[in-house]
Amino acid sequence: MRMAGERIIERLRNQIFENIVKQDIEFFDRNRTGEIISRLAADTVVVGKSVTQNISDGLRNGIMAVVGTGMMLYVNTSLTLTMMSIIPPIAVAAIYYGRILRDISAKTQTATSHTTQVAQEKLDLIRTVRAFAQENRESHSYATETHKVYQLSMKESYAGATFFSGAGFAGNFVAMAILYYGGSLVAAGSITPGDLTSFFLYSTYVGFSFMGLSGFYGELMKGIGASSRLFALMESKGEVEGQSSQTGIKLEKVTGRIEFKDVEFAYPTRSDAKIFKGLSFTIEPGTNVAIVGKSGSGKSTVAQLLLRFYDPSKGSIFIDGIDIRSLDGNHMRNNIMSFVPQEPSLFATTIRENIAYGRSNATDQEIESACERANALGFIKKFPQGFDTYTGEKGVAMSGGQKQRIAIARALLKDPKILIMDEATSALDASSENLVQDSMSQIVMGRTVITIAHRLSTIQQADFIVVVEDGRVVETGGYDELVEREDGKFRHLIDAQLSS
Ligand SMILES: Nc1ncnc2c1ncn2[C@@H]1O[C@H](COP(=O)(O)OP(=O)(O)OP(=O)(O)O)[C@@H](O)[C@H]1O
Repeated sequence: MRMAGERIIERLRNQIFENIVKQDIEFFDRNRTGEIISRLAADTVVVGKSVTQNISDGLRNGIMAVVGTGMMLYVNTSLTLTMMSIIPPIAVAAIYYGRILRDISAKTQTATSHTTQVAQEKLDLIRTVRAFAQENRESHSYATETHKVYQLSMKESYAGATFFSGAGFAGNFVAMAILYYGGSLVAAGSITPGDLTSFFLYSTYVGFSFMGLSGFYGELMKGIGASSRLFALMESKGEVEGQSSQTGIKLEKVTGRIEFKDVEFAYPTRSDAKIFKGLSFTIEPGTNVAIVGKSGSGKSTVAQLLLRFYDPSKGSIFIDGIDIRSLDGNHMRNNIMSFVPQEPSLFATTIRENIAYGRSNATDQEIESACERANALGFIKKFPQGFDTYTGEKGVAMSGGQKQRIAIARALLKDPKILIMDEATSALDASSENLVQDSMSQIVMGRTVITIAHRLSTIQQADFIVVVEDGRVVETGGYDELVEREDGKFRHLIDAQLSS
C-alpha cells in the first residue's frame, strides 16, 4: 500500500512539474514561482502522508470496527446499542473537525510556501540586502511569515486537542455507562460476568478503531486541503497554445528571412499599455540587423515575440514566409534560433555544462570552437579547472563579461540560422567588447543575426538598422546612411547618447 502510494505521489509531482515547465511565459510573469514550487513540495508531503499512511490505517481501523461491532452484537444487542449511541455525536464532531483541518491545512500550506518564497527572494538578493544594511528588516519580515505558520499550527493543535479530548471524554463516559448497564444485566441474570468482560474488551477495541477512523478522516481532509492546489496546477493551461508544445510545422531547411507584419502587442499583465501599434519590418536572410530605440521602446520585446514567448494581439511574424504560430515552438527554438539574453544567467554547474545546454551531445572540440568564436576560450583556459570550473548560482562566480561570452558560446554551439543577441555586449568592458566585435564576422557567418542594441557604438558593423519608436518602425537603413540624416531619428539617438 505504501509503495503504491509513493509511486502515485512521485508521478503526480513529476507531472505537475512538467506542467509548470511547459506553461506559457505569462504564467511565470504572473506568479511567484518560488512560492509555487515550495508549496508543491509541501503539498506533496501532506498528500503523500494522507495517501500512503492513512489509507492503510483507515482500512485496518475500519475492518477492526466492523468485526468488533459484529462480536458485540453477538454478545448482547442492547449493550451494543448503548455503546453505539456515542457514534452519531462523534461523527458530527469529526466532520466539523475534518473541515476545520482542511481549511487550516490549505492556509498552512500557503503560509509555509510564502515563508520559503520570502527567504528565497531575500537570499537571492543578499548582496543588495547587505549593501543597503537591511539584514534586520529582512530577518524581521521572515520572522513575521514564520509566525503566521506558527499561529496556524497552534490553531490546528487547539482543534485537535478539543476534538480528541471531547471524544476521549465521551468514550470514557460510554465505558462507564456500559459497566453500569452491563452490571445491572449481570445482576438480573440476563448475561454472565464473562459476557460482560468480553463485551467490554470488544467495545474497547471498537472504541480505539473509531478514534483511529476519526484521525484518519482528519488526515484525509488535510490531504484534500493540500491537494486542491496540486490539482489546480495539474489542470492549469497557458493561453498561448503551442508555445511549448511539440505540434506544428517543423521547418527543416531555413534561410532565415524574418518579417514582422502590422504587429500589435501588449504584455498580458499590462494589457492596457500597448508596446507595438503596427510594427512592420523585414530582415533578409544572412543579414546582421540592429534594432535600436529609446529605453523602453520595446526592443527586447521584439526578441520575446520572435522566440514566441508571447503572441501578438494583431498582425503576424513570419519565418521564411510561414507564420510562427503554425510552427512547432520547441523545434523552432531548438533548431532554428538561438538567444543571448540581456542579462545572461548561468545554471549552477560547470562552464562546460552551461555551454552544452541545449546540445548535450556536443563534442569537446565543438564546445571549444564555439568558445573561440565567442572569444571565451582565453579566460576559460586560464581557470585552473578550465571547462570544469563551477559558475556559481546564476553564474555569480563569473564576471558580467564572462557570463555574456559563455552565453554567446552556448548560443553559437547550436549553430542556429537565426541568432538573437539582446544587448549581448552591454556587460563587456571596452577590450572584451572589442574582442566580441572582432569575432562578429565569424558569429554572423551564414546566419541572420538580430542585435537588440542599446549602446549604439556596438552596431557599426550592422548591415541594416531598424529604429523603433512609439510602437512602430520610424526609420530603417544602413549605419552611415542613417547617421548622415540630419533630422533623422537614429541621428537624434546618437546625438543624445553622445551628450549623455
Ligand atoms: N514581462 C513584462 N510584463 C509587462 N510589461 C513588460 C514586461 N517586459 C517589459 N515590459 C514593458 O514593456 C516595455 C518595453 O520593454 P522592453 O524591455 O522591450 O524595452 P527595451 O526597448 O528593450 O528597453 P531597454 O533598452 O531599456 O532594455 C517597457 O515599458 C517595459 O516596462
